[in-house]
Amino acid sequence: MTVPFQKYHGTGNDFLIIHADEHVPDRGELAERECDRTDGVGADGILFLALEETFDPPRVVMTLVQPDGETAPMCGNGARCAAEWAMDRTGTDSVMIDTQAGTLRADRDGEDVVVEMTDLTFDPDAIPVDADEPVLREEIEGLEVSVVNTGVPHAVSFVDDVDDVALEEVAPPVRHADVFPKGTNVCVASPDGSGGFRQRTYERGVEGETESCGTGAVAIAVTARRLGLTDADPVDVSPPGGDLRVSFNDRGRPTLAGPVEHEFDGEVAVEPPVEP
Ligand SMILES: N[C@@H](CCC[C@H](N)C(=O)O)C(=O)O
Repeated sequence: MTVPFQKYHGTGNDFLIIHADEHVPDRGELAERECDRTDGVGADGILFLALEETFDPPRVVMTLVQPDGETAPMCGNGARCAAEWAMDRTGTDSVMIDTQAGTLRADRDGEDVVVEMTDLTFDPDAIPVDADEPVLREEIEGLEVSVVNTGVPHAVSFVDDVDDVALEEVAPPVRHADVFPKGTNVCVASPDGSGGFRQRTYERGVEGETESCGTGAVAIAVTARRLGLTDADPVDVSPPGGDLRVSFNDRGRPTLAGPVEHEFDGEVAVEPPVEP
């Protein structure tokens, strides 16, 4: 049997979206198979979404299963895609998104979808990273990084030019370093000359570089502000797949803004339910 999916991307970070009510006996197996860019549909993950339309604004329960078959607690671009998917279905311009990292509000703003992100932290225990105090500009596996959790852990390294970094070589040792009990995503960032940054991210769970990473963009912006590298607000962050904007709202929480596109729809094969 097959189940339907919709394919969305946010600045190139792309996802299959499957309604959580669909019969999918093994979500991890499906993600490993269908996220493969050679033999499957190809994506950075599958978002399983449950839509609660009776609330005002509507609520979406979001679960991201990554290409390695594991679940991630939060995804900035995934949340923006989930919001667009839910707004398309409900005709609204605002939704609430329930993630394992907290509940987020998302709003349409012209061509962009803006998500108020979860609380961020530099606290080592909460990231988690094995350290006695916040890790700011310390060398881990040969890379000078700052470590922050923006819903998921990120090690951020500021460099002169992101294009000069051999990310597939330098990122894996940091991603798997013993000091990160749950692993980490690895971002490199270089100044764009206008208070913003260019971004490249090696993602845990994808185990490779992605076209964009929303929690990574927020990690770069908040770390740059903490290190005094920018006082811009908003902070423009440009991964290879497009342009994101990180702002800080009156509740002190970062917001992530950028475009989302619905690419196409399709169906994927799953094992049918076992007859009693
Ligand atoms: N692409 C995402 C982040 C997804 C989770 C990450 N790979 C992890 O395992 O922590 C984003 O846009 O934030």
